[in-house]
Amino acid sequence: MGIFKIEGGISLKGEITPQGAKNEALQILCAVLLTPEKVIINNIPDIIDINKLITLLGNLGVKIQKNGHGSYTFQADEVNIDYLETEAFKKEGGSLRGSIMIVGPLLARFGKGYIPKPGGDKIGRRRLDTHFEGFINLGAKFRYNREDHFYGVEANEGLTGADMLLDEASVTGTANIVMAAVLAKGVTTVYNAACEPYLQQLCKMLNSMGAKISGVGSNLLTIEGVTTLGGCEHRILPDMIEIGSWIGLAAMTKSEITIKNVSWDNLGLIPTTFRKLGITLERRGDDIYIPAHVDGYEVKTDIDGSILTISDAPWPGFTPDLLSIVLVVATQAKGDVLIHQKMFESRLFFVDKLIDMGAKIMLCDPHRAVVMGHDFKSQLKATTMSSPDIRAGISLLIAALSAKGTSTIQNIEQIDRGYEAIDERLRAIGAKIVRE
Ligand SMILES: CC(=O)N[C@H]1[C@@H](OP(=O)(O)OP(=O)(O)OC[C@H]2O[C@@H](n3ccc(=O)[nH]c3=O)[C@H](O)[C@@H]2O)O[C@H](CO)[C@@H](O)[C@@H]1O
Ligand SMILES: C=C(OP(=O)(O)O)C(=O)O
Repeated sequence: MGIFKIEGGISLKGEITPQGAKNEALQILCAVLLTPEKVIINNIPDIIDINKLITLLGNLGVKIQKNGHGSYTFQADEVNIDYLETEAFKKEGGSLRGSIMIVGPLLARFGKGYIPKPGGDKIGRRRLDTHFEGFINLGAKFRYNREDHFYGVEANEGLTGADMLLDEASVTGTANIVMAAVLAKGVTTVYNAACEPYLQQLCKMLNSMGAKISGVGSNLLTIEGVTTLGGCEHRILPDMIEIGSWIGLAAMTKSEITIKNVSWDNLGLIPTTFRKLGITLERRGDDIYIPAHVDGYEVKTDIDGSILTISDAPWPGFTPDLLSIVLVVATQAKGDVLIHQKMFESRLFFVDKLIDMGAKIMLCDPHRAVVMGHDFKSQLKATTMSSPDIRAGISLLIAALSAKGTSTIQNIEQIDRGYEAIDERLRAIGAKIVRE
C-alpha cells in the first residue's frame, strides 16, 4: 500500500481544475448498459473506483474504446449476462459501491440483474432496501443468498410502471430505479427521489437517449417507459466534492487559489456553507477565486448568536461527503462549530487523528462533533496517520498540508479511489507531497 509524505505549513498558489464527478460517472457508466448503440462519455475521472467499474463493464462484454484523456466510447451490443453467475463477478462486482447501479439497467434490458453486497467506504450502515423495493414495485422478483451476500432481481415478463414513494431519498437507489423504469411498460412515478446534480445529469443523458423523464431536478420524477434507447454523447460535470475539498485546502493553508470551471450553478449550498465558516469566495465567471486568508477566517454565528451548526441533508441540502472537509477547516477557524453528520454513523471517528495533531474537537457521539477553532494561534503538528475512508483521507491530507513538520499518510488507495493524480496536481500549485 502506498503512502504520502507531506511537508506542511507551506502556502500554495495557482489554478486547479476539478476532475469529472466520481459519483455522476458511476451512474453514467452503468447507463451505457441500457442501449446496444454507442455511447460517448467525456470528462471521466481517472480514479480507482471508476477504472474498476470500466473493467467490470468490459468483463460483461461491453466494447470499450478510449478516445483520449477522460473520453471513452462504450457499446453494450453483446452483453455476456452469464458473467453475472461467475465466481470472478462474485469477487470483483462488490468491490465498489457504484457497481450496484448495473442492476437496474440489466434488469430492464435483460430481465435479470445480480450483485454481490457492494463495497465502498466503511462509514456506517449502507442499506440497499430502497433499490430493491423499487425493483419489486416494477414487478421484479427479489432473491437474496444470505450465505454469500448475493442479491438478485428477475423479471421474466418485463417490468411494468408503478407509482412509488421511496422510503428515503437514496442517491444510487434513485438512479437504479430510474434506469430500470425507463424501459418499463407504462408510467412510473418516483416520489422522494434524490435529486443531486448527479441524478439530474443521468436523467438528461437518458432523455437524450430517447427516455421520457420529467420532473428532473425535483423529488418527483415521472417516467414514461419506452421500448428502446439509442446512443448519445454525454459530458460529466466537475466534481463538486473535489471543488469543496480545494476550497477547504485553500483556506486552511492560507493559499490563493483559483478553482477553474466549477459549474457554479450546480454547487448548491457548497459556497454558502464555506462562507459561513468565514471563508471568502469570489465568483469569477465560472471559476472560484479564493484569496489567501492571511488573517484567518471567522465563523459566523446564527442570527440569535447561537453556535453555528453544519449538518448534511439530501440535496438540495448540504452533501454529507463534504462534512469531514468542513470539520478539518473548522479546526483553524476563529470560533466554534457543531458538525452534525446525520446520515452516516461512522464517518466522524477520524477526528481522533486530528485531536492527536492538536485540534480542539469534542466528539459528542458518533454523529456530532464540536470543533473549537484555533484561529491559527496554534498550528497542527505533523503525524503518521491512516485514512479510514475517502473523505476522511482528503481531510487528513489537508490537515497535513497545514501542519508543522512532515506527516505520513498510509493507505492512500482510499484517497486515490476518488481523487485523480492528487499528488501531481497539488505539487503543481506548490505542495510538498511525495508518493512512496
Ligand atoms: C456512489 C455514490 O453516489 N455515493 C454517494 C451516495 O451513496 P448511496 O447512494 O449509497 O447513499 P444513500 O443516498 O442511499 O444513503 C446514504 C445514507 O444516508 C441515509 N439517508 C439517505 C437519504 C435520506 O433521506 N435519509 C438518510 O438518512 C441512508 O440511510 C444511508 O445511510 O450518496 C451518499 C449520500 O449523499 C454519499 O455519501 C455517497 O458518496
Ligand atoms: C462515500 C463516498 O463514496 P462511495 O459511496 O463510493 O463509498 C464518497 O464519495 O464520499
